[in-house]
Amino acid sequence: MKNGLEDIIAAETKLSDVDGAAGRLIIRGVSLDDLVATSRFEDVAALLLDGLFEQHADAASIRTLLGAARAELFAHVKAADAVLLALPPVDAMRALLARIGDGDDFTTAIRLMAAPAVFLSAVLRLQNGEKPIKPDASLSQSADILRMLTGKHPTSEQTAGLDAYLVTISDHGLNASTFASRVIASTHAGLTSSVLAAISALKGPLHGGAPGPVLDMLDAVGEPENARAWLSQALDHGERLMGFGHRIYRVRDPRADALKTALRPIFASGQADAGRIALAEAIEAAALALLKERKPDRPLETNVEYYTALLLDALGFPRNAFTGVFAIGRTVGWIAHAREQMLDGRLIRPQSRYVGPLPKAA
Ligand SMILES: CC(=O)SCCNC(=O)CCNC(=O)[C@H](O)C(C)(C)COP(=O)(O)OP(=O)(O)OC[C@H]1O[C@@H](n2cnc3c(N)ncnc32)[C@H](O)[C@@H]1OP(=O)(O)O
Ligand SMILES: O=C([O-])CC(=O)C(=O)O
Repeated sequence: MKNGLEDIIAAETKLSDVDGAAGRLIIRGVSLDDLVATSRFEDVAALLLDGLFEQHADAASIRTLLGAARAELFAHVKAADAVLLALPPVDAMRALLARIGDGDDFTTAIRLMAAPAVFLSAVLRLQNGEKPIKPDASLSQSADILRMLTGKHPTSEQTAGLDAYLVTISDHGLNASTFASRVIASTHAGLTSSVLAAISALKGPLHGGAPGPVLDMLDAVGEPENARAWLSQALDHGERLMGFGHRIYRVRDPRADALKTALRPIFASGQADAGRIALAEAIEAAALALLKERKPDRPLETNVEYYTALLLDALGFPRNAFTGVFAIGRTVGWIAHAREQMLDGRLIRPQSRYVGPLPKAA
């Protein structure tokens, strides 16, 4: 038995379907491509949370509620002391989030969705020696995140780029962090505990911690013509190429293409260095060719984290913040799964098979 629970169906969900063979992602009956083309973060939040709380909230009310929650939560930034600020941004953000009281209600859900946006932006500025910027409750979540990060009003291309990212990564079946969220929810510990557990699972380099290292790889390769030699050496040293491979997808991760499309307007309008796309494409082609040669029996394709790195970098996020930005988008998915587990499920408690020594016979 492998200890990765592959092929085990551990939940029934109406939230999202990851079809690994077809390379297709459906979120609440809508294909990812349609969702990215038509939705902003608040739309996908309304879609995912629909029917899971007593209150019904459409995208417009979620936008208003998130704005008010961001403004209210800014007071917690004061708790960011030197010890907390010495932590990596995702850990500092998680520590601030732990100050939000537990609860299973819609108000807690809204606060949990607003909190990573406020805390991550504030932590990044404080770590950079800058004053945190107060939220603007009138803005959309994406526009306000970019404004709180840079101090400038984002362009429409930048806001659309961040919305596309947050929508793309909002939910993804029973991935490791979502499973963690459901396990905690099944004990009725509360939504804050679920989200904290999920962030803790997300930050690992095999899950949501990959895009920072993707950018390190791009920088280390430097020029397209170095790609094959650099990647070969990394594989010779037994390293995994970040941004490639997936537990479920056996073909290309559809989110990689969605993000590649989303980043084009930012680069095309001169708001980021277009040479980066050419370099990323050259490295991607070399990586896919090498992985095919070295693992001919295991399809290893580009995953969501590869173009995430390029997009978030172009939007001005430092690479040590990428996992935190992932958490901003995925929190709504974690909350939806936690609520679904609470409403339809029971305590999660699988079995283990004991393979250790037996007590000595008396
Ligand atoms: C949002 C997300 O979580 S997306 C994933 C982000 N993570 C990454 O990009 C990190 C790089 N990728 C990986 O480590 C893996 O592909 C994972 C963790 C995503 C999926 O792993 P699994 O489905 O468990 O694949 P598994 O670990 O069984 O690997 C199968 C084989 O392919 C190899 N392999 C898998 N991915 C890679 C990779 N990116 N680079 C090189 N080799 C790889 C493994 O070393 C293994 O080889 P072996 O059988 O000789 O030991
Ligand atoms: O589904 C997974 O295993 C990992 C992933 O891509 C995600 O959580 O977005």
